[in-house]
Amino acid sequence: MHIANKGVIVTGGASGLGAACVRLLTEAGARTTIIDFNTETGTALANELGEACIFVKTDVTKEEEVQAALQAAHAHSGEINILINCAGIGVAEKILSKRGIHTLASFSKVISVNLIGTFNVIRLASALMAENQPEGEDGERGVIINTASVAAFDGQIGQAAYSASKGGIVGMTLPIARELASLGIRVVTIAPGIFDTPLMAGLPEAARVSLGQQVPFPSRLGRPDEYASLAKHIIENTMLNGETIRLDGAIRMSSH
Ligand SMILES: CCCCCCCCCCCCCC(=O)CC(=O)SCCNC(=O)CCNC(=O)[C@H](O)C(C)(C)COP(=O)(O)OP(=O)(O)OC[C@H]1O[C@@H](n2cnc3c(N)ncnc32)[C@H](O)[C@@H]1OP(=O)(O)O
Ligand SMILES: NC(=O)C1=CN([C@@H]2O[C@H](COP(=O)(O)OP(=O)(O)OC[C@H]3O[C@@H](n4cnc5c(N)ncnc54)[C@H](O)[C@@H]3O)[C@@H](O)[C@H]2O)C=CC1
Repeated sequence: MHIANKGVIVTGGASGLGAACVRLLTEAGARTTIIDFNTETGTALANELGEACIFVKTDVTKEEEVQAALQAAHAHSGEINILINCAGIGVAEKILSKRGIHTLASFSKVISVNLIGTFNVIRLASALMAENQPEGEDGERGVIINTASVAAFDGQIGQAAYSASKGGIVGMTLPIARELASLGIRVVTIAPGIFDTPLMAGLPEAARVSLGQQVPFPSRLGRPDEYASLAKHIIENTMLNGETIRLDGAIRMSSH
């Protein structure tokens, strides 16, 4: 799919990987909508990028808020052609530790935002994509990109909730791609490794340094623009569909 003049929604687009996608795709001529619940950072980025980019304060777990945000995005760009799901949170909690037993609340919260939130936006955005005119020889109507994590495959100690949420995103990628294929809507998931974003800042510095050193090559944290670059390629390469792509410098995380 060509990007210029397309309607792009990025959840979690106010920070980190999502913000890099908003920047890159706006610069490529798309009309972008940032869906995020951080008003300060979302508004600042939309103002920086100008008229082609708007911010809508939204919690992806809330059906009505997502519906309202999609309507605003549709009004802003005329169509919804591309969705990038980046909204997500992390948690570090062991099942059993000196701190006690892993709470159900924290597990449920991570699943709610990362997995259910992603699904909530997919189901509502794909309904709008289905209304698009098919484009080009393939008759494409839309592209959905989700964000899992290497933790879906090599989760560390303390990542039961987070890995489960990301494993769920990996697991639903193919069935959703199969369902939406007849509409010409592609579904691809990126599983990033260790990227230098505010989310990772939640880990102790020693853990971040250790993780960066575990990356075989390049032995460093990834840059958000490198994630955005893959997302842009997925949008432009129609043969990519139904797959989860690791973007991780060949890291296979240690147990902790
Ligand atoms: C709402 C608050 C949020 C807090 C910040 C959350 C930030 C989360 C960021 C997530 C970013 C995700 C980015 C991404 O998608 C890519 C990644 O996943 S990067 C990997 C991120 N890694 C983690 O998130 C790890 C989370 N876990 C922890 O931080 C700690 O394990 C935890 C704080 C939960 C517990 O720490 P602590 O109680 O201090 O235990 P230890 O860490 O010291 O030890 C754990 C356990 O391991 C045993 N152990 C020691 N050495 C080894 C060894 N060589 N092999 C195996 N096991 C070892 C050690 O004995 C401990 O076992 P016990 O049973 O406790 O004795
Ligand atoms: N940074 C990394 O190393 C990796 C990150 N990821 C995933 O990439 C995605 C983006 O992460 P980062 O850019 O690193 O984090 P970030 O913390 O910089 O950005 C996440 C954004 O999501 C927003 N958000 C959180 N919950 C929300 C909700 N309920 N509704 C709407 N917006 C919400 C936050 O306000 C924030 O702006 C997340 O899903 C994360 O799990 C995956 C692998 C590695």
